[in-house]
Amino acid sequence: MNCGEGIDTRQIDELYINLDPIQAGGRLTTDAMKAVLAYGDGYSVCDHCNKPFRLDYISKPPLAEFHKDLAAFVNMDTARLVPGARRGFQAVADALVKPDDPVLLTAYSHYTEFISVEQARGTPFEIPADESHIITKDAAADRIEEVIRTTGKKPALMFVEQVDYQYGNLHPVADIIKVAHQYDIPVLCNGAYTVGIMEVDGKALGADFLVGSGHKSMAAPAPSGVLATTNEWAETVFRTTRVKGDLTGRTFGIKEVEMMGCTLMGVTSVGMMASFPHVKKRVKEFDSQVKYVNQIVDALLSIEGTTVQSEYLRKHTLTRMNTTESFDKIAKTHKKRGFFLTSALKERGITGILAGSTRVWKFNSYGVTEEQAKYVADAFVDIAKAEGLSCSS
Ligand SMILES: Cc1ncc(COP(=O)(O)O)c(C=O)c1O
Repeated sequence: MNCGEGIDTRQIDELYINLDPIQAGGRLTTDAMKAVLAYGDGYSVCDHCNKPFRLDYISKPPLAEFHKDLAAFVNMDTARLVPGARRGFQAVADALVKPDDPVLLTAYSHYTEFISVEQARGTPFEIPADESHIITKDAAADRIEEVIRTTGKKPALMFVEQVDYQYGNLHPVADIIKVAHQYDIPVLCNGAYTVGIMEVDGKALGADFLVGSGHKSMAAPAPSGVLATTNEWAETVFRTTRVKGDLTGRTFGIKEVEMMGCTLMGVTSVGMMASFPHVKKRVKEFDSQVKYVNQIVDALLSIEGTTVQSEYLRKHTLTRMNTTESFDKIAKTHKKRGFFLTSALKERGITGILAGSTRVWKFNSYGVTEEQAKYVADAFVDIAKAEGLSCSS
């Protein structure tokens, strides 16, 4: 079908280099855009549903195959599409957590992870980060011991973020999971910032559950995501219906309870599927992205007074800077006040950093080309020099 030909979202990105911290990995590919147009009708996918009646069995468009490919992509046994990473958290918490069960999260867990625990009526306990903003296996072990000692219960579940949203740091998830497994605690690895961005091997991490976000990191329309698990847990989290209607005696067979029967219909599933070949390719090129972000950070660090709050060298493109002692000093007397930096960036075709930020701010350079990385790095130094800040580069 020719729908969508000539529409290229890259054109938008060509006008501006977008450093938005949370959007970078979610921008649609041209193929996803075309799929969105072609499958815009709500039931465009469900129209092809034939026995057995469930989304992950549909063979045209090839959703059944896509589910298998997704599981293989993250090296897990089975996967389901979900409407956002949060719905993956919700499904797992609902399946595993009973009222008043302790659940471990981390100091950097996303609010939706907390909400999933609250919805299941569990009690959240956070694993603190160390002074480098890393969640360590020792901190996890200490917290497990403390929770067991104080509540008298073993945590029903642990959430851990592979890369967190505050610092973009890569946490030693495999080590943390090893510790949790010594206590027989299942672990959900939140790959919202990794699945679709870099290669993720769920089995190597030891994850019982691995969750990704389509609109955050898989070039897919919102709301979309993936929940993958092992054979050991599949029956628990993907249990099918059992209860019968008391008047009609109706049952709903293979519909999955935690998935509310079926999940991503139409645009979201085909959009995600259309981007998938690109996503599979781009995860292999993540090293270049890491090189580019380090170039940009190095340029920023060459500006006197600037520090990076994320781990350095960078291992991920989402990065938190502190320019309180550089750009913010300029902001104090500049006629545009705190807006001078984002305004100067915009004049140079760079957007996405929160308007008015001059103290602590985040950017994500994921998706830039080599030339763009150099351009962004030079732009920061250029702005600093123009405002009289001294730079070592
Ligand atoms: C670390 C992290 N996990 C999960 C989520 C939620 O993802 P979704 O919007 O796919 O539900 C976010 C969203 O910002 C996030 O930053």
